[in-house]
Amino acid sequence: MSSAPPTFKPFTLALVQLGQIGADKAANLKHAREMILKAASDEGGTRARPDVVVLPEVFNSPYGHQHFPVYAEPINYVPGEAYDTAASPSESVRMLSGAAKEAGVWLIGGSIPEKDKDGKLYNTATVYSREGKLVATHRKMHLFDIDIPGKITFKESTTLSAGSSINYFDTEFARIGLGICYDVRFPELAMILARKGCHALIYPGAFNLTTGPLHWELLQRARAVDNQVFFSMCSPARDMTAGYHAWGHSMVVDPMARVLTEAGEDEEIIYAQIDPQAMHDARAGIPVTTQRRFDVYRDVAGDA
Ligand SMILES: NC(=O)CCC(=O)C(=O)O
Repeated sequence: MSSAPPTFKPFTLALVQLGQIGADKAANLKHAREMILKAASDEGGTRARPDVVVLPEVFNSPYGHQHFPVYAEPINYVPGEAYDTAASPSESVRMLSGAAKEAGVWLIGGSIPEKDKDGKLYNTATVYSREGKLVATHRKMHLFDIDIPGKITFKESTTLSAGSSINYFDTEFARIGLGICYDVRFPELAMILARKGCHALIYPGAFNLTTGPLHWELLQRARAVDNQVFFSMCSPARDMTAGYHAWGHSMVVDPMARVLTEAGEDEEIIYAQIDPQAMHDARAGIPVTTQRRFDVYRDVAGDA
């Protein structure tokens, strides 16, 4: 996409820190659907309906490389080509599309294990318009392969392949950039998205109990202040009976690196008002976006 971004207008963001993610995929989908509709309601007129609802990373399956081949679904989405969500081979896509339409919200449907036509597996986020149209996907670009002795060893690349495209989508109020969890550790991706005109970067995620306390907030605040954009990650709730213990603490950060809202560890829906003025003020006061020395260092935005 190379068009100009839409004018940045105020919007309300809801993060669903989903719990009850277990072995039963049908139950995971049912609960996720109920929580999307709950997040999108106005609670009897007590608050504004959100414009965007976000689910966490891998919401339809337990998180672990051994589970991905079992829970993977074909999506067969080709950007720019017509896609009939009602006829999607992915039951998760059919549910998410229907929920977005019923709720009348933009939906970043967390991520699911995806199986492509060649049998390769990806950790893939899907995005839906208020009409339930599939408008964007993002395949996790940096796989979560870490080994901290005595603490955590995780190797997504055992079963997953990495995506290779930069992805964002336009709404009537903002351009929103996509990443998934470990992608947050790579400032280049966030900078490219910001330089392509994204106003907010939203990454479904699932940090753990070793790196979560150290880096979850730090990295989001860093990406926000680096690029003077809103930055947000949505985690699953913590479940100490699961094979992977998610950190939780879904949050939204503003362009001055202020944490606007933060969840605890349990299932919870949190909301943030996104005010474009905060981005304009940050960029006017500290004009790093126009002070970069690309004459001295390589433009990381390149041609990506
Ligand atoms: N799901 C992930 O990519 C986890 C990333 C993570 O925990 C980290 O420390 O990075």
